[in-house]
Amino acid sequence: MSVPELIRIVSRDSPMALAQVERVRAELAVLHPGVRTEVVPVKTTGDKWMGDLSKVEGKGAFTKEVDAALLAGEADLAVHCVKDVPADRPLPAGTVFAAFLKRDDVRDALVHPGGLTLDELPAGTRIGTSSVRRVAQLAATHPHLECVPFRGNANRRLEKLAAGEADALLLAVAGLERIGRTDVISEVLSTEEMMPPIGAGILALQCREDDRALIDAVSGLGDPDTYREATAERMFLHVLQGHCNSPIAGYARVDRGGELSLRACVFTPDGKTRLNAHEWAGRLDPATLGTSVAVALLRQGAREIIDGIPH
Ligand SMILES: NCc1[nH]cc(CCC(=O)O)c1CC(=O)O
Repeated sequence: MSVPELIRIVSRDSPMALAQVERVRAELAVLHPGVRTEVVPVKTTGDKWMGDLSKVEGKGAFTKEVDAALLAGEADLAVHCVKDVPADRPLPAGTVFAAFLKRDDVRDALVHPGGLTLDELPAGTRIGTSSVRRVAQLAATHPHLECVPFRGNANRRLEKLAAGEADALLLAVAGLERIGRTDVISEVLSTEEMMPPIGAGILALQCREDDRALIDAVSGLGDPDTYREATAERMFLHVLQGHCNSPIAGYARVDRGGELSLRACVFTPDGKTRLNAHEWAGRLDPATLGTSVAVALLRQGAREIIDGIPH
């Protein structure tokens, strides 16, 4: 196998994204000690626009410019949070996922400067989040709390919290680990309390599909269990055809015995209706499991809920 001499890695330029790139570089250095890497940072629409994401094509806002640089040959390898890669449509033509790195924590954390837990927060506490998934679940379990729109990369959100623009935040544990800020966590929420988004905690490596040498060189960074989980979760979302305002949550898990299961939910924005499904793959491949769970939710009325939400 001939490994390329230089691998140019493109990614968003947020501190979290650059930390992700450093993880990829470190893992590549172990696998291929001779290889040189270069970082090509780009700003995405999602980084520049601080308003409502549904106003700027919504999904793909964090990936479009990264994909463009890859396709234009300005870089060879893109690093994406799977969570930010649209699943309702195929990957941009001419690109493929070459590896899913070993999954990080899938859970969300509460960041409250006073160190309170979610259940201890007083009525009227302002939670900074623009995530329809988080808003719907909080409305169901903690209706006395108030969500206020909050955008920007995780470091920016922590700054805005410190400036008093909200009283507390919900952020992914994995993201806080990557930026080295787990010190701000006041409570890690269980997946029952706050079901994670599809693709949580997974980094994907994306290449041009004709770049065989590079695909071969980086595929060794892939984790087989994470591949199964990501495949089931993304097929679930593909069949469901949500939009960027759809409160959808779910995660697949390979248990110690190697069995894959997928649980998922669709909520109304007010959290009052929650559809649930949980299935084991058994002899089904991961993508078929994803389809089966999506069909189970569609039978319960997921289509009507999703289509009834303005977007
Ligand atoms: N939308 C931004 C984003 N994309 C991925 C993560 C977290 C890390 C991950 O799940 O890979 C975050 C931040 C957050 O939701 O707190």
